[in-house]
Amino acid sequence: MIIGVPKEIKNNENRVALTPAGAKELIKNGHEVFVQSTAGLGSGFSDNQYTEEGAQILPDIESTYAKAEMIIKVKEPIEKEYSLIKENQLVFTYFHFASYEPLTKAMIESKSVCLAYETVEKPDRSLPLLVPMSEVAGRMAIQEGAKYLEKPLQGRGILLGGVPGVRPAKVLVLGGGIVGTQAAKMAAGLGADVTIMDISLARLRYLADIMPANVNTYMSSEYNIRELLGSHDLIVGAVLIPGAKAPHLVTRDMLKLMKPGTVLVDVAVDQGGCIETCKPTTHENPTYIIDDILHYCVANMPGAVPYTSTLALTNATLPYAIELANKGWKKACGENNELKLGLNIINGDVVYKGVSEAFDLPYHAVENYV
Ligand SMILES: NC(=O)C1=CN([C@@H]2O[C@H](COP(=O)(O)OP(=O)(O)OC[C@H]3O[C@@H](n4cnc5c(N)ncnc54)[C@H](O)[C@@H]3O)[C@@H](O)[C@H]2O)C=CC1
Ligand SMILES: CC(=O)C(=O)O
Ligand SMILES: [Mg+2]
Repeated sequence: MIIGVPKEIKNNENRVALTPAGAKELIKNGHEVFVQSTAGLGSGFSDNQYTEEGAQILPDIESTYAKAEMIIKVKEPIEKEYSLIKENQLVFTYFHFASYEPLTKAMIESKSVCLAYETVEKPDRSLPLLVPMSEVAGRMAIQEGAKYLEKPLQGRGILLGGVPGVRPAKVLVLGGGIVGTQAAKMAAGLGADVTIMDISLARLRYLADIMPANVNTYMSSEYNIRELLGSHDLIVGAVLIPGAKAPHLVTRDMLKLMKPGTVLVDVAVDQGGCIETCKPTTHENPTYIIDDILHYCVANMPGAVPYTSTLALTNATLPYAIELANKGWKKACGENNELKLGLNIINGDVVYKGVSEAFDLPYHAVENYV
């Protein structure tokens, strides 16, 4: 198969979907790999490192899309890329369709095959291609939150861990999955007073067992969230309904319950956000203020730490990419249910329920295609 690796063009997106080591593995399996010039640079990989492993370099994004049967990338295609995607081309990347209708419509029109990293799912319901980036984003949420709590950056001016004789800051984490767990662990490590909420009692039991003493668990409900908002300094949004739009757990009217300078980090922004006043921001311009509450809603947080994120992501994606290249998407998805669940749009038909429901589009059972 001919595989294309474009350079990411989202704001400050420095990850790349394939490392030179990954290119080597695909080529060993008999495939041709074409990498757009400088695609790896932001993650520390030169064009030469790819060509030494047998990959070929293409000069621009147009030729990379034009050449490839399978595109492997990181972020959802952005507007400039829509017209480059061709009928029957397999696109393997994050899409987060349910949060953005124009992308969904454009990919339907392209008649390509869209296999979304974020909905590839294992039998235990874990999301193997989302987990590594959720680990990064969960950890980063606290780093960023701590920074924006500083007064010159318009936060409350409170140190997460406090100091002897002064109480630590309070951190509230909404959602106790991968992002939430990593965020809670980091905040606890810095000495904050942490509460983590989830709707799954089983998950809260697990977290109560493994978390340090400065992390408390609390059942997620509107009543309980309202109760805590006024006493917390940093609030991290970390809920997910796989493939669907995130529910708004913090609504606009709740902002007035919070102290001025409270920082909201809505990691779930890529699925629409679990804080109603959240709208996607970029690393260049990551925050805005509404009613004295600072919002941080960067939709590609891991893009800022590409030396960690590219390796973490490609460790997880490469085995699936090899399977897709070796068998073609139809056979690979027919034989591997994890990959089948990643299919969101096939030749113009929406085959993922959460996406069809988000925009009231006709739903087609994926079984009809593989
Ligand atoms: N902004 C960024 O750069 C990044 C964003 N993400 C996003 O972060 C979000 C979370 O991802 P993961 O932690 O991997 O998901 P996950 O599936 O591991 O965890 C989600 C948790 O939310 C809980 N939940 C669902 N409804 C809830 C409710 N009403 N109240 C409280 N908890 C609720 C679930 O029970 C689950 O434990 C996703 O939208 C993901 O795409 C992930 C990586 C990077
Ligand atoms: C998961 C995701 O949206 C990201 O890593 O950017
Ligand atoms: Mg994202």
